[in-house]
Order: sequence, then C-alpha cells, then structure tokens
Amino acid sequence: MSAASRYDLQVEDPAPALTPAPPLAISGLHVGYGARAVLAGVDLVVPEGTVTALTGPNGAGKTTLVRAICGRIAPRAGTVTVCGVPAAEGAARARIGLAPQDIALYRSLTISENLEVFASLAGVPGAAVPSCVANVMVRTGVADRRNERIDRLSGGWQRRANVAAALVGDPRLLVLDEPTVGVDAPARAELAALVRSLAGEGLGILLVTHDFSFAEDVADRVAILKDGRVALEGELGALVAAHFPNQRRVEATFAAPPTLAGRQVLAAHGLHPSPDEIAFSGVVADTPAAAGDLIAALKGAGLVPRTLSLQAAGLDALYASVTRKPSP
Ligand SMILES: Nc1ncnc2c1ncn2[C@@H]1O[C@H](COP(=O)(O)OP(=O)(O)OP(=O)(O)O)[C@@H](O)[C@H]1O
Repeated sequence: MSAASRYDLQVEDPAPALTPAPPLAISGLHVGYGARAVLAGVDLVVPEGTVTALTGPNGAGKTTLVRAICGRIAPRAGTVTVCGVPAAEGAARARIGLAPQDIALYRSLTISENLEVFASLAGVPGAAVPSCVANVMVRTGVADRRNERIDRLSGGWQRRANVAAALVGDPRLLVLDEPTVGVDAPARAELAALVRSLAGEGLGILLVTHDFSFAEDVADRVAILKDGRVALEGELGALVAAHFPNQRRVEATFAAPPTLAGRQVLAAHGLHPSPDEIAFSGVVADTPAAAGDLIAALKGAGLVPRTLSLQAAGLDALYASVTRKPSP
C-alpha cells in the first residue's frame, strides 16, 4: 500500500458535538437608572425546552431584567445573550417573543388580523404571513376564535392571543410577563397546558410571575430575585427538600382578623399573617405530634379557623423564607 493510499485511509477523530447556546444566558448583570443600581450581579440561564419562573418582591427589578433581555436598556456590567447573541443586537431581538403584562393587541381587530399585523412587523415576508398566522393559531389553540375581536374575548382568550402574537417571529426565547392576570381558573389550566406544550417544542420560556401556583404547575425551575440578584434558583422540588426537610406548610384562614392574643399564639407557632390578617401561614414539622400541638394551641386560644391546611411546602414558602430574610 503506497504512502498516499495509507494517508487516504486515515480516519480523523469526529469533531466534538457543539452544544447550542441556550435561549437565554445572563451573567454578572448590573443595570441601573441614574444613581440607582437595580440589578447588581444577576446570573440566570434558561435552557431550551424548559420553563423558568422568575418571581420577586415589587420593585426587585423583574421588569428591568426583561427590558435588559429585550435589549431596551444597556447593562452597566455583565452580559445578556439570546441564543449566544448579545441582547443589544437585532439578531437577538429577532429570537425573542415577548408577551407583555398589559395585553399588547389591537382591541378592535380580530385575533387573525392582529397576528397578520404582528407578523408583518416581525419582518415575515407578505407571502408567508398567512401560513405563519395559521401555524401560530394552531399552536396556541386560537384558530376557532380567529374572527373574534379582542375586546369581545374573555381574559383567558386575550392572554392566549397575546402569547400567539409573541410567536409570529418564530422566537427561541419566549418571555411571558404575568400571563395569568385576568384569567379564570379553567382558562389558567388551559394556559398552563399551552406553556408546557410550547416548552415541549423546544422554546426556552421565562415566566415572570407572582402567581405561585401557576409557576408550580408549569415551571421546571424557579428563580427568586431579591436586592438586585437571583437569591435562589433551581428545581422547585429540590429547593423545597433542601429548605424544608420534613416540614409541612400550614395555612389557617379566619373569618375576621384574630385578637392580639390570638395573633401572639399564631406567631409563637411560626405562622405569619397576610396583609389583611385573615390568612396565617408558616411551616411545622411533618409529624402527627406537631400538627396536634398546633391544633391544641389554636383551640386553647379560642381560635376557630375557617380553613386549616397542612401541605408539602411550595414556592410560597420558599419565597417567604427568601424575601423575609433581612438584606445583608
Ligand atoms: N425608568 C426608571 N427610572 C428610574 N427608576 C426606575 C425606572 N424604572 C424602574 N425604576 C425603579 O427600579 C426599581 C425596579 O423596578 P422594576 O419595575 O424593574 O421592578 P419589578 O420587580 O418589575 O416591580 P413590580 O413587581 O412592581 O413590577 C424600582 O425601584 C423602580 O422604582
């Protein structure tokens, strides 16, 4: 065999498989307004095919973060990339679909008319608009309502159409800002199924919400923003297990705010009031004795709850534990 044919037969090592850049990667992000620092070192990744729920107290900087993701405000430090492209570049914006908190649709136009307008604005060539609109309507389940005006639709259908409008540019990252506002319980369940189905298509989804039960239903991961940073991030079940091992979440509601003495008994058992002092929540050890002690204490103080529930801790308990911690 000649040297040349030996050379021809050499097999090169296959190139290492490239991992595609995630729909969203944020690293060391600092953003502020004038002298005010709002985000002070945010790190967050949304992988494809997953839903990350982002929550945090009012004023924590969630909207500011969304603005930075959409390239509408420049970082003072750190990076935001969308599918590996810096957020400030047009190519990054083209990969983002944003369904804002306020329904961003023309109220007097039908669903399909709105989608046609948004598809054109997203740069879809005229000839491709009908198929783009049809595709998005099927994926979001609005095809049957295509000829109804937005202002005649229920809150749930408006939200669904708002999501559809965010999809016309065929994004890889979908940002849903408070998508359950104004949505009733049955429509919420359908919206949750829609969000999961879009994640199933491979979209990375950032869900900004104060609706903990919706987040629990749809999110693979949760992130809690506090004092300009992500104070806690991870898979909900793992975070709960780490923070509340062998504990149950208790919630007691009353017909009227309890007396001072009653509130003191509740506080002594670690139950904290809602702002209207009708609901009190906290955690107790996951043992029959701990539950029995609590019930005996309520009885002893003459407290008769309208409802009393003991459940596995969830996002609300995590949120309370993170946001009640004093800032460093
Ligand atoms: N354009 C602006 N100029 C100056 N300060 C601003 C501006 N926009 C927001 N802020 C301030 O930045 C902080 C974060 O605001 P941001 O709206 O991002 O919080 P948020 O977490 O979205 O709050 P919410 O849950 O109430 O919507 C707040 O203190 C707010 O007052």
